[in-house]
Amino acid sequence: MDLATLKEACSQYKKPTEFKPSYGTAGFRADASVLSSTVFRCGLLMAMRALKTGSVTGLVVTASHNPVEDNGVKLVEPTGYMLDQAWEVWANKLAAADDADDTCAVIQELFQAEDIPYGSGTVMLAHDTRPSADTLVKAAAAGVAAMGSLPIACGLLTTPQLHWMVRQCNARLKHKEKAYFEALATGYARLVSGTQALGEGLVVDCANGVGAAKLQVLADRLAPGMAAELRNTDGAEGRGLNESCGADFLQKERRLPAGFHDVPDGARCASLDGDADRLVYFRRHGSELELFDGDRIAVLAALLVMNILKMLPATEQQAPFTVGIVQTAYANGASTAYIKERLRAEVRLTPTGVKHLHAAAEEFDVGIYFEANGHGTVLFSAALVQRLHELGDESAPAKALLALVDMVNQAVGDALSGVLLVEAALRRKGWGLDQWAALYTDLPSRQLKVKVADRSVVATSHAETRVVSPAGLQLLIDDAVAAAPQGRAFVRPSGTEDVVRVYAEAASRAAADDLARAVARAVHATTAGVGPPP
Ligand SMILES: CC(=O)N[C@H]1[C@@H](OP(=O)(O)O)O[C@H](CO)[C@@H](O)[C@@H]1O
Ligand SMILES: [Mg+2]
Repeated sequence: MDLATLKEACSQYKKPTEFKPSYGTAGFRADASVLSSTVFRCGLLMAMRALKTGSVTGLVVTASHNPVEDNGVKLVEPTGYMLDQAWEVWANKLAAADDADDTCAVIQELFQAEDIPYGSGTVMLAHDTRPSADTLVKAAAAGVAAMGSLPIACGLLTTPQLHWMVRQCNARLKHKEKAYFEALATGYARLVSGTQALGEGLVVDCANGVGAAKLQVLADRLAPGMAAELRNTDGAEGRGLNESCGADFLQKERRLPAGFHDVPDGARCASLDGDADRLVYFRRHGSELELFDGDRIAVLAALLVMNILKMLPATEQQAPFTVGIVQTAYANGASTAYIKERLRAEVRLTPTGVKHLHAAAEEFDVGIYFEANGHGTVLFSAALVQRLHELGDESAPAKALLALVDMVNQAVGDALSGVLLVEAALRRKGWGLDQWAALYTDLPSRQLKVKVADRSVVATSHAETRVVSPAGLQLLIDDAVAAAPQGRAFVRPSGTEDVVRVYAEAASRAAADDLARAVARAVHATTAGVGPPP
């Protein structure tokens, strides 16, 4: 690392004076026009993370489900997971530095504090379909290069693809995009071999994002075994990205996506988000949407895995393998009750954000984590995988579970591998959507957003289920909840949008809507709401 070169590069990426970047639920996000300095500095950071760990790291330029004008960065650990939470402090410090001198001072502080060896690391870079990608990927590459490290531009990829590639690369395994499709497709083929194809094809809303092109490759590989018709696949120049479509739109608005009002009633449909790390299923009843959200996908995955695990030969020396399902407070209460009472599996609750769910899921031999919005995956412990290899080809259940390990992205939630997971689970059970829907009935729920002067004044505890500040807000929420049959509600500041989020559920649709509105009004009144009260 040459200090003069570094300083010169830093001086090219000045932070706009008014811009106060903050590492949120999944990295930095903002209007693309202010982000160059942040992304450049994330390039610096991930080069240092590569040096610290002696491994390859990654960076994806994406703002996921946000509107097309936004952009952002997701930062990838050598394991393929999200950036180590202890380093988020450094990400914030670097992003906040005013000028080149400040930036270099933070870099030197980080080198000392973390005892980072000097040298040259490697950072893999990817981006989604946003028109601002070019400029921002260049900024990221400039950051990596300014540290004397090597940026590898991997081009247009889904977020989970890059996570997977980084993980495989560090494990010295095949890690090109081709290998990704190979792993998913062959895993799926092994898992469904001997089962009947599902009656009708799947129709997928691709949110006009990067998932469209990538899922097409996968579907072509699997044809005719898996028939999929892709819609909302435009995406050129970011056209239509997440606009009235995509997993986030469906889950938050509870409406059919654009371009789906003519699919046959009841047809099996799925929806990805803009960077294809979220997945929900749905079907149309007239103009109404029936949603199969992340909670329901988690339940289906648990049923699949638990069924196969039960068939493994028992060993005297070994305790049974543990299965845990990790949710957030956004999980529908009916799904949690089903998992506890019917599946008799352990449920863990964590704050919002995959980084929290992922860490909790790692504590089980099979850790199934899904956010209600469809972001999640299934993790398998090294001990379980080793046992499966020992059992080898002789054991059909071991073979099936090993196929799952290959097919289900072990780095991060992945809508493409998620589609295969759901399709395989339904096929192995011989189920259609009716049987899946009949497992339990969702409690009616409603989510609202409240714009406030400063969302950071809202602080929470108990996995975001209680408000600590502003004073008095929790009491108002408690009163509103007490008045609603089977009511439950909570609020938290979003980490990806400039809003406070409200969640409410209750015994009836009207009661859930009323509760959400009452809580939104309480937020608006106690937190300097912007505009008229909700
Ligand atoms: C209620 C909700 O869906 N929140 C989402 C959203 O975070 P917020 O901090 O709520 O804006 O985006 C995150 C990143 O995709 C995702 O992990 C999270 O679940
Ligand atoms: Mg996403």
